[in-house]
Amino acid sequence: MGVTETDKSVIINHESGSSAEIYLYGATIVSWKSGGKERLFVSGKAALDGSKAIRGGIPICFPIFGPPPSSPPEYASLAQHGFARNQIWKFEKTVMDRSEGVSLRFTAPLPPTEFQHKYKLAYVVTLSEHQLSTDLHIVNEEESKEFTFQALLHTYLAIPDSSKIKISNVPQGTTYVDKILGGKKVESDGVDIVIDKPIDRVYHKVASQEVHVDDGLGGGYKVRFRGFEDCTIWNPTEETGKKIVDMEDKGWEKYICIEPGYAREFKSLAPGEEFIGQQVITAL
Ligand SMILES: O=P(O)(O)OC[C@H]1O[C@@H](O)[C@H](O)[C@@H](O)[C@@H]1O
Repeated sequence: MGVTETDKSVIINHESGSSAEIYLYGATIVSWKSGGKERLFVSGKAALDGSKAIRGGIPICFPIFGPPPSSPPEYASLAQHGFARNQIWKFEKTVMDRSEGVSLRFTAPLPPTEFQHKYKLAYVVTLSEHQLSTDLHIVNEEESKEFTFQALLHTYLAIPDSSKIKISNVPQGTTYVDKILGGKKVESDGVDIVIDKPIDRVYHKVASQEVHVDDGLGGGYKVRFRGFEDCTIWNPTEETGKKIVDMEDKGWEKYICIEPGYAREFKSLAPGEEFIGQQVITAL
């Protein structure tokens, strides 16, 4: 059991044999091992030197998700998914180190100068035998102004073969924006989702607050979320995956992105108010 710091990451080893590695760059979790298996996909072509967001693991999207909105200007000029995944975070402390779980807290640095908003962004990562919990804490530190943001955990779950998986527990009637269909709004039919063509959907207010992935080979994941209301499901398949420069060959066969977040609308916090978005992934 223990917590080890290197110059670029913090590694957690839990007494059960599970482990996790969190890069300070983007506070991106690049590895989570449980039951002797790697549970997160990281592309073999991912840049791990801080030159660009890491293609895999769990990057953090903040203060926007997806392409920037057209206004206000300081949001309109942001890069896709915002800047938190490109910042160098600080490992603040070990919150807990017990057999029930090992929990670490990270804090983000100040925003880029063009983004003049006062907020505090922290991330608590907790590892136990079969679970990884990731909590994003956002506090509006403005004295009299509201702070609005989107936030999302861009989780690349490792799976043996994306063509064999089934994604379930998204209730029938949940609406989603289908980015493959140019942003068309669609209602979920509640039927299990399979990956036989590119999928890029932002589900809005998922009432079950839990999405299940059956890997078709006896394993899978439960992804539970609280605070976060939305969930993106993304896999480019070969059709668009081939065009992603830092995607390894056939990488799209080895992961499914299940991404809990506040991603359809902007969340607004009053001065002093805090938002907590939580993801709990159970490896089955
Ligand atoms: O290449 P990026 O910026 O990491 O984004 C990857 C994907 O992230 C997903 O969350 C989006 O829904 C996709 O549209 C996007 O292509």
